[in-house]
Amino acid sequence: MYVCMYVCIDQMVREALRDDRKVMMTKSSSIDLVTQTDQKVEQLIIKSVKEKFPTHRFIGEESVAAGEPCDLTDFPTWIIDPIDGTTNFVHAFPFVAVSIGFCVNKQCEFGVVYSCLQDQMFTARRGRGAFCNGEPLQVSTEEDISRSIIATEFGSNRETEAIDRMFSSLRKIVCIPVQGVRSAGSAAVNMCLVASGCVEAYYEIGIHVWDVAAGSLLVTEAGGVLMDVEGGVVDLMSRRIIAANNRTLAERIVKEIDSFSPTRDDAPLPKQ
Ligand SMILES: O=P([O-])([O-])O[C@@H]1[C@H](O)[C@H](O)[C@@H](O)[C@H](O)[C@H]1O
Ligand SMILES: [Mg+2]
Ligand SMILES: [Mg+2]
Repeated sequence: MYVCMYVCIDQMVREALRDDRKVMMTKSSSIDLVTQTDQKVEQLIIKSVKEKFPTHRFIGEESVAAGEPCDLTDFPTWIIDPIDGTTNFVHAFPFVAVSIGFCVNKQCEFGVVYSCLQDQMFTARRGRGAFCNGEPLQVSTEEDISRSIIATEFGSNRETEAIDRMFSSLRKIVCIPVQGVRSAGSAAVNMCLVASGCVEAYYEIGIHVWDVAAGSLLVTEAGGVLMDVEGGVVDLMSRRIIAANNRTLAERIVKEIDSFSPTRDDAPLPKQ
């Protein structure tokens, strides 16, 4: 099932990148884009998994956008971001990933991120390590933020207060100074970069559970840590995350972040 699904998705994304990168609609804001490929890839994944595991549940980005609930219960649940980096996809900017996390009892059991244009398959299983195309991954051993590269993103929220806070945090981090700041345009790819040891840490406020479910396990299985932006335990529904190579760096980033709390992914839908 997995090989067949991988071949179909790979072909679907590559063909669409060549022939059809049109924006079909927007979601939370005018720059929160959806294409037909986002929907087609998600449907393919859900259909393939359902055939094999009819009782399992799903949290899929595009299904939630269409009104499905975003509840993470103790039931086996597949958390799917069919295209992480849709804006990249639309512009053919070459970081486009498919992200699938699988949780039981609210704990991630395995995570897969496929970075389509790099043809890199990142996989992690709880307690069994993280890999890229079968090669083991290890986070960076750097303890000093001033010798680090930090990844972050502005996401698709353009409300003035949120932007002010994001700029303020970023300004403080840049001025530490860090050696560099990077944005891959895909939360999942940023987390794979942390797991691979290429960047020391990634933080973002505004991501969703489907952006980071698989990446979270990749980071921890590669030896890294997850932390909330205020320093507590990360909550995948809270839309805030720091994924770092170690606690020292994560705690250092916490000190510089002007935090805020977007509406949670599992917040009840507003009454019509
Ligand atoms: O919409 P999408 O392309 O699946 O996911 C987005 C990307 O991961 C982006 O890098 C991040 O900044 C946003 O917060 C995500 O929502
Ligand atoms: Mg995403
Ligand atoms: Mg997406």
